[in-house]
Amino acid sequence: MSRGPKVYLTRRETFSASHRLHSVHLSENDNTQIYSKCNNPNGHGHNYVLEVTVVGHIDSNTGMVMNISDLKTLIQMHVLDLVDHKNLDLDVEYFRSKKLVSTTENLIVFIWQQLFSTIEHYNNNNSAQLYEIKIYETEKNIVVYRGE
Ligand SMILES: Nc1nc2c(c(=O)[nH]1)N=C([C@H](O)[C@H](O)COP(=O)(O)OP(=O)(O)OP(=O)(O)O)CN2
Ligand SMILES: [Zn+2]
Repeated sequence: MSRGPKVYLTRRETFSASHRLHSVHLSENDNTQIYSKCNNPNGHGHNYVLEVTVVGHIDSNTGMVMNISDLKTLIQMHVLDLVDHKNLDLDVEYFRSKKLVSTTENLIVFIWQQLFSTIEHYNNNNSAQLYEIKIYETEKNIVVYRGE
């Protein structure tokens, strides 16, 4: 079976969420010192930008690596429904149960875990797989993860 060219496909979404950077593994003093304004007890919010990139070969029948409409639905169901307009620390079980600090590093690993097998199952007769996730926490703070 011949495979078409390998192409990277990105879907961009946005979501709003609040959080507080606070580690149960650190003293109150260290929390204040390390996280500074982000340790504010009442939290603060971000308008996050999320970019999800899949990679695969173009299917010669459909002309697509993966239908972007399907990618949009998977991101909505498995990520945005859980985090949009939520408090990451209190509303998202992944953070609440593990008492994990809601840094963008931890958030991006959570989102990877939510999407990786989901996209793989969707694509069981196709080659597309999750390649990279990028999160803009602010215009200046950007985190990238490739599942390594
Ligand atoms: N390694 C990380 N460091 C920080 C994270 C993070 O997720 N990983 N997050 C934060 C805060 O959540 C904080 O809200 C960042 O906001 P802020 O400092 O206001 O954002 P900017 O740097 O874009 O704004 P400035 O204009 O430069 O203040 C902190 N650290
Ligand atoms: Zn923040």
